Amino acid sequence: MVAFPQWQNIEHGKVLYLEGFLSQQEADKLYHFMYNKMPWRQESIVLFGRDVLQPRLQAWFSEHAYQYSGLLLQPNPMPQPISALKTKCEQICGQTFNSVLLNLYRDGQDYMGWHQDNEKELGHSPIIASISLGAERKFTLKHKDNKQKLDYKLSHGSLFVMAGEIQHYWKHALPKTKLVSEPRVNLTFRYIKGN
Ligand SMILES: O=C(O)CCC(=O)C(=O)O
Ligand SMILES: [Fe+2]
Repeated sequence: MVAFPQWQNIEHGKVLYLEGFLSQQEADKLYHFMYNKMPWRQESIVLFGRDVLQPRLQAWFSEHAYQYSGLLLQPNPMPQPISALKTKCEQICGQTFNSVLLNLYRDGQDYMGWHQDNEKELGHSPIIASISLGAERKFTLKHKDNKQKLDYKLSHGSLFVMAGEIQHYWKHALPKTKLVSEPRVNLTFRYIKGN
């Protein structure tokens, strides 16, 4: 456990990257649990009036329903291993989370395009805690005004946190890559305000 996490201040926000947040053994165990036991679904979103399958699989646990990229995700409680991980993230972030979005990138062809996590249910300056398991992938932040880019390699068992005003000023993405053929599981813990 890290006593004093080292936040990095960036223009209009701050990030925290903790490699080895989970031990190798914890990360391996959680990866297998997530990969095999989650109700993964390939959701589609409406793009220019047409249903388009998203380039990754997803699952969702929350106390609340959540609108995400035009999808309405229904409430359902977190399984115990995820809830235990949530507690670990809360200790580092100094706030509680009540929801988690899960992403499964089957290989380097699966990706997440440029977006901001700025749904109004997340509040003004949300803290979003992201756990990576499996294949290492590049995660990129791009400033909306000056186009500055920051790249992070998110390794197996790492924690990456976005905080402050990042979701207003920056977009983020997990780009496609030909270099990766193994799956990556990602969990992003969020706090969703109820209605
Ligand atoms: O897979 C990742 O690291 C990013 C996920 C993400 O940005 C999201 O779920 O909103
Ligand atoms: Fe995101």
